[in-house]
Amino acid sequence: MTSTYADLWSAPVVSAPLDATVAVPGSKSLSNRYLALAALADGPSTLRSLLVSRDTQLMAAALETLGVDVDLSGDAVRVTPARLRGHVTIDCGLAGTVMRFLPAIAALADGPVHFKGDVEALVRPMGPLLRALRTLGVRVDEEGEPGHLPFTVHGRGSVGGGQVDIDASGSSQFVSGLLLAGARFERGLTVRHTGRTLPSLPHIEMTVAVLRAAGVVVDDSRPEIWRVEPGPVAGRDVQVEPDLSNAAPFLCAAMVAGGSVRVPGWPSRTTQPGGLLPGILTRMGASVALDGEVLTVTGTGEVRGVDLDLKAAGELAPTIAALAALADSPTRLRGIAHLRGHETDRLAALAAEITRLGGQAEQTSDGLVITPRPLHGGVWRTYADHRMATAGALVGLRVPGVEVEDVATTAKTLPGFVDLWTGMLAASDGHVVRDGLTAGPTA
Ligand SMILES: O=C(O)C1=C[C@@H](OP(=O)(O)O)[C@@H](O)[C@H](O)C1
Ligand SMILES: C=C(OP(=O)(O)O)C(=O)O
Repeated sequence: MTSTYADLWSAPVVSAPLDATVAVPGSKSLSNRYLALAALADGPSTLRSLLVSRDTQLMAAALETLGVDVDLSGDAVRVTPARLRGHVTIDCGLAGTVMRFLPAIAALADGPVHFKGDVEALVRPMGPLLRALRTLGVRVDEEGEPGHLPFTVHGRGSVGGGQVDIDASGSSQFVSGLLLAGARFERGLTVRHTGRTLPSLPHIEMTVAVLRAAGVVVDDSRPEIWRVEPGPVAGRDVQVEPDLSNAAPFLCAAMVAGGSVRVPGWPSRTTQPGGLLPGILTRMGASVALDGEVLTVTGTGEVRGVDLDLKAAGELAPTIAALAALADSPTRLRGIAHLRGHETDRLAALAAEITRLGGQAEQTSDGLVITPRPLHGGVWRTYADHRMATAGALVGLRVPGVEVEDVATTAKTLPGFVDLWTGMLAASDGHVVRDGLTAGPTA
């Protein structure tokens, strides 16, 4: 990828309390579910406010490669399904949603589908999903380290389906990826989780909700067992919620700088794990108010440490860890051992970068203990991880001289990050900051 910024980005330091409204683009997780499911539907779909970022562009490109028409030219994205073709290669980049959601769909194609990805993607766990597909009678050839990209799924036009056990303790996306395709299997699909822990349950609930909204019958009444009945998937016209996890660094900025940050379009009910943010940030010292669809976080500059199980919302961990490094008491984050298989080993990365700036952060078996210390400037490495970059920006708000490496990696889910961030700092008069443009007073 080309970078629009120098390899080191000087994170701006905040000089006054914030007063900004930041409109964040659509949810990555919802966008890539809607895209994948639209490809399996019995008619066209219209997807409004779909996120346009590297992860969604990879998903759209992969579906087009499989023969689906994805028209990104209008205000809304139009997806027209087609018979899925094989003898193609899918580039997963570093997108978990592409590498985990598309193999079961590729099994419905009429020929082999080769999956490849970024060098960082080659260590992300895939084994349980590939084994589950084999249990369902799908041939999968592994071409690299067993249980990892690259591999080839040999589509045969149909999958019998039935029942499969899977250990999803490494990623909830294994379950989601099977369920998304399940209605198109001849006998549907029952998935049973067999591992000791199950991360990111809200993301599985999101999959179930998206399937049901498309007319698919799903039974999730038994813990850690999901049954998808065979049947048609309806083409739909949907509005994508804003990405609440991408809202997190902006909301946390109000806690670090003092003042208020508002995010419009906040849903009153959501399956996004970012829906847990109001509770988490309140515990860490923020005042949080939801007024209509505008979430406002107000801070004083003082942040409280917490003891927090983030199993349900692991993708919030880098942001919360950065906030914790600026707190006035220690923080313990638990339940996130699976973050070792994210874009990078996030537990190691966070511990290394906080320590590099003079902080104290230790890895535990399933998380981090962060003890606030006075921090100094320096390079904040990002390891191709968009959330490491936004975490570095948050630390840099308070600590002069933080240089975030490869901030362009934020393009994975939020290409406009730098403009939104600097816009938030500039817009202390209550203007909306959208994709870097100050769009006028909101009141
Ligand atoms: O299904 C999804 O859209 C996601 C599920 C989660 O994955 P894990 O369960 O692997 O953490 C989350 O961290 C990721 O950002 C998105
Ligand atoms: C873990 C994440 O991404 P992915 O969808 O690639 O797993 C994330 O966005 O924090």
